[in-house]
Amino acid sequence: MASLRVLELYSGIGGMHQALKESCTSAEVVGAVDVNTLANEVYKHNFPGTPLWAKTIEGITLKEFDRLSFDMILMSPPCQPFTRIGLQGDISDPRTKSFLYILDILPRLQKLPKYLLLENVKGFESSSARNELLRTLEMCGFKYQEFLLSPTCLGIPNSRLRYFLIAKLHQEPFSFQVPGRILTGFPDQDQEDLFKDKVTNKADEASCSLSSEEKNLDPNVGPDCSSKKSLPKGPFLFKLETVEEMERKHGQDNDSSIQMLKDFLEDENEEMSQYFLPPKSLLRYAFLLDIVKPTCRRSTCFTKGYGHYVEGTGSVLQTAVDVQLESVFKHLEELPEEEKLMKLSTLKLRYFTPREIANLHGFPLEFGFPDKVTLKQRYRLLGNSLNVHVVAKLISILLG
Ligand SMILES: C[S@@+](CC[C@H](N)C(=O)[O-])C[C@H]1O[C@@H](n2cnc3c(N)ncnc32)[C@H](O)[C@@H]1O
Repeated sequence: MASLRVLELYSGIGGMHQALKESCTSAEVVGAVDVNTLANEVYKHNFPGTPLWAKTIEGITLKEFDRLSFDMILMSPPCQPFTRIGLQGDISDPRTKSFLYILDILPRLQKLPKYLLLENVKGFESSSARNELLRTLEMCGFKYQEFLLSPTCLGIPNSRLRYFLIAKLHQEPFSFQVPGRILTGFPDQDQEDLFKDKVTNKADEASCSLSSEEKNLDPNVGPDCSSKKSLPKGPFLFKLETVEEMERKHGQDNDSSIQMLKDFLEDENEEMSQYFLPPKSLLRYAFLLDIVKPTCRRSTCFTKGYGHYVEGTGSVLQTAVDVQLESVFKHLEELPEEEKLMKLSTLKLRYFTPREIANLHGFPLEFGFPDKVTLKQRYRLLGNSLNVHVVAKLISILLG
């Protein structure tokens, strides 16, 4: 097969490009487009041979798109208009303009692409933008399937529930295609369950090992980056956690189909001191932290505010593994500040490093950042990116 010509829109640091590489598809990214200067520098650092258009998508003309003569579009449009924590501007949000522009351009291209893959946050599936996308795809003759997937489906100890759509032009439907349904597992995972699910239409708990947290699609407690952190109901055990939450975490940590976090961690060394939580954060946010140990098989979604904002932006790592979390938090709130801090410090809590987050997101070791990109910027760019392994698998399924 001739090499596919791929257009990567909203390319960021190149998560889609990395996934394409991982899928071992014979393909070439003939154009990547993003307006973010810093993201573009990281992209160039890692994919120096790819033509990168540092401009807005809506600034690219139909003629210019036609000249690229691409066979495939990979794209992650901005998610803020669809996040449940945002104002949900949907198609009235100015940030959706470029996406609507793509939908307008698509049917007018000289040659339609054969394949399309889109990634977005959970919430996109109930937006008008998604309805517009489906309408355009149907009008152009695409067959498509939608998914809600998290890296936990692939045994990766990180929750990052995302909406995906794969589409192909003028071909037989996908063998696993379920009209009107969003799949919550990969097609090769537990087909029986998928089928049962299809027949009974018992929503959202299909095949793969989504954590129970992820199966719970209540908008306030979902694990995706867009979720609002609401206080749990019921009596707290310690650390504002209920029996139910503790049991859920325990269950996740005992699920041997998921790898342990330690497989994704860097060796502890002197440089790690910069990642330790400062006293102010410890005192202020200790009760809201999601604390994990290297032997845990879970972590919450790392968002762009990680390392900067504490609440709900991603798990932190307890490096003093022998210290009992329960004993540290017992009666903690009754102690004077100094003692409180002393007790909390025994846990040796630190942020995951950008490299560790990149590992959890499936970026290979050779993927890097130019030296001048600060720590805060690295967290921000990684928080905006995607899980490479999940997308690589979807590309293989799409082309399979
Ligand atoms: C969700 S991030 C995509 C991240 C990317 N997949 C990655 O792996 O890093 C969305 C990206 O869209 C870019 N963007 C937003 N609006 C844009 C527009 N109108 N034209 C071009 N790029 C845009 C942002 O700069 C951001 O990098």
